[in-house]
Amino acid sequence: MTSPQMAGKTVLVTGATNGIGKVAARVLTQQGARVVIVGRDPAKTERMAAEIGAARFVIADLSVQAQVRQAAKDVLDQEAQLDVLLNNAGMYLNQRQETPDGIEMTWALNHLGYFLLTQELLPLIRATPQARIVNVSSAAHTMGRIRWDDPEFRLGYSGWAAYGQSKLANILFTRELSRRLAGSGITANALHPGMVATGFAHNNGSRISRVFSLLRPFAKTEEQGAQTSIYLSSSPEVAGMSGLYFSNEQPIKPAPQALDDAAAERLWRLSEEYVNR
Ligand SMILES: NC(=O)c1ccc[n+]([C@@H]2O[C@H](COP(=O)([O-])OP(=O)(O)OC[C@H]3O[C@@H](n4cnc5c(N)ncnc54)[C@H](O)[C@@H]3O)[C@@H](O)[C@H]2O)c1
Repeated sequence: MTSPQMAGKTVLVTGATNGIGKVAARVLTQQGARVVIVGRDPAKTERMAAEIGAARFVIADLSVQAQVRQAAKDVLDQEAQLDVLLNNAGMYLNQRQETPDGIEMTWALNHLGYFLLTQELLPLIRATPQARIVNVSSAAHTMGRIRWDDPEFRLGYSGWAAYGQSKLANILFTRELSRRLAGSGITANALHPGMVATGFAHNNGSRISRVFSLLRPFAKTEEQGAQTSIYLSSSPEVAGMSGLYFSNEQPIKPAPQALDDAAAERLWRLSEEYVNR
């Protein structure tokens, strides 16, 4: 009998209590990985960890920097290796909100959450041969641009623009991370899961929510939507591939603004300022 594909590997999945992250965590567990999930709500996360068969769970609101650091510390203290970090937790917000750190929520969770968790876990990731970092972005990045002078939309908020910016940031972050990790054996890739019938932006009264409801019959199921995340986390086909953007298990070209290396470097420095305040 051959051993399961991910036997002996440790995987951390964020946003694993719902949607794409939940399916990815479940399938990677079935593939033999030791899966640790991160969730916000203690009772729900405990229940989902049991349902998924996860090895362990960590509680954190990933929009709050102290909680990201605490979650990473928990993983560094408890885990001997980290083969895959799947940054997946994200949301769309109709109205502008700020985190307890005083940072606009979409920027704080969708971008800085990925950035800071990855930074904090890098010592363990670096100690794990051939580790992979997988960042869930979106085709919504094509409509995004980085507001260098106002990334938190203090001058006027649009949920769609904030979401597009954050998903563009996911790809730029992945590019710069990949460049910085060159030669280490660690890979970093981003992906679009497709339009997926999850709880994402569901029934929140926004225009996007209404569009999502209309398109729901044409959307991917959660199982289909998790495929590219699972593929990048576990397939031998992508070993050594890095700095790329995938959709439907294929590398594809993102929008031109996501291929701007100067912007990727600038975003890195801006993000460092945010997490080192
Ligand atoms: N559903 C789609 O059509 C679609 C399309 C493109 C990209 N995406 C991306 O896929 C990813 C997963 O989305 P989904 O569709 O599964 O959505 P979902 O709403 O079903 O799941 C999102 C997960 O993130 C978690 N989360 C939200 N805020 C959090 C916080 N502050 N701290 C910790 N966890 C938090 C939620 O608890 C949930 O588990 C997101 O990054 C999203 O941007 C989704």
